[in-house]
Amino acid sequence: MERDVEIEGIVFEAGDDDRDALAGRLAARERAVSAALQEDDLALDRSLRPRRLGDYLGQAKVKDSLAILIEAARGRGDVVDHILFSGPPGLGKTTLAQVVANEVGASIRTTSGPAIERTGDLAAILTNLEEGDVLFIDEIHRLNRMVEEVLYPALEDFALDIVVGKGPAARSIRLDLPRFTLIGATTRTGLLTGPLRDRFGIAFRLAYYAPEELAAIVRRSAAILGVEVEEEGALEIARRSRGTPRLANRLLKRVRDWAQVRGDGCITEDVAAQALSFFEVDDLGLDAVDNRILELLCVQFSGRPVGLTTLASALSEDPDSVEDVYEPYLMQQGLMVRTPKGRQATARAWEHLGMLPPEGVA
Ligand SMILES: Nc1ncnc2c1ncn2[C@@H]1O[C@H](COP(=O)(O)OP(=O)(O)OP(=O)(O)O)[C@@H](O)[C@H]1O
Ligand SMILES: [Mg+2]
Repeated sequence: MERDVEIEGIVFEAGDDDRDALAGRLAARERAVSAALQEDDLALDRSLRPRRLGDYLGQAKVKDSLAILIEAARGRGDVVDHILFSGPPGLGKTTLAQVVANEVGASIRTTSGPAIERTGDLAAILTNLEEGDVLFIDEIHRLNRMVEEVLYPALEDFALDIVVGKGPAARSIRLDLPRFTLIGATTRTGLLTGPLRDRFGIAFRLAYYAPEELAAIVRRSAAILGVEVEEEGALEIARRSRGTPRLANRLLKRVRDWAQVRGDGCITEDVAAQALSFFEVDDLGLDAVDNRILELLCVQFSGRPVGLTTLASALSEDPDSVEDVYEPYLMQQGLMVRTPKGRQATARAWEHLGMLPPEGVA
């Protein structure tokens, strides 16, 4: 039931959750082989997104812990503790939030940090919750301070403190809220304030998927899309998907198109490799921007450590997206390290570019 809320004479409309969340997401930059959500992923997301814990492949430890958490809450007849999911884009944070809601049979309300501009926006969302609901706040590190402070008592005591009136006549009243579960998602745990982080009962950090896990996801998606894929074909797509399910699904779609036009429709290892080279995804899953970063580090800066801002401006990118989007995978692949003096390419990066690493580079 959508209700509007009136505070200090201002009516706050119950927002369109999906649209708010989407607006927040689309505010993020995009690139061809980016793990960030792109518009054409949306329809695909809907059909391929796992709905139950059993369909969610990989992240075994996270799944096991969630299963216990859910089971225990169910046994006590209580709501699930507030949960924080963190990790790079496209690893399944939003999916897990929906899976948790499905598993406990709760409705989910979705919004995002940047979409909640005023405390009244949050008050409207909170007072519209029903007992046991899941409130999902994406990009929770982007909540503004004042909104965040309204959230604290809501999380701790399921209460909302509102100030009524102005000046000396102002007083605070406390409204009871239904018990709910907050699920927060963030690509940047480091940017979350301490008090907010402490109010989550449990926090999970999602790791990049192993190729075998991604291959299983590719096979599942191919089955849903009615695409024929060989074991080795799925693995080839998986290896080039930067450990990221969203990318694996997107590359599967591209390879399917290529296989349909240039082949007989079946995705073999060879077809996958040819199609992905055609789309300029190299054998490590690196795209043009990633390779440009490595080139800058090795060639332009002659292998010396480079500061984040220097690197970002050489790329004409903003430092945040270099740090969030590009670096995690390059580091995970052992192509780049962060030293106290700055970012530095590893021997593996030099070799990837077809060059001999200089002496002393590990
Ligand atoms: N474990 C998984 N098994 C199968 N498919 C998955 C899994 N995790 C994610 N996916 C697929 O990857 C897509 C992206 O996942 P999701 O939107 O949950 O990522 P996210 O972590 O929320 O990313 P962002 O940080 O950009 O919000 C989903 O649509 C889903 O189809
Ligand atoms: Mg998400």
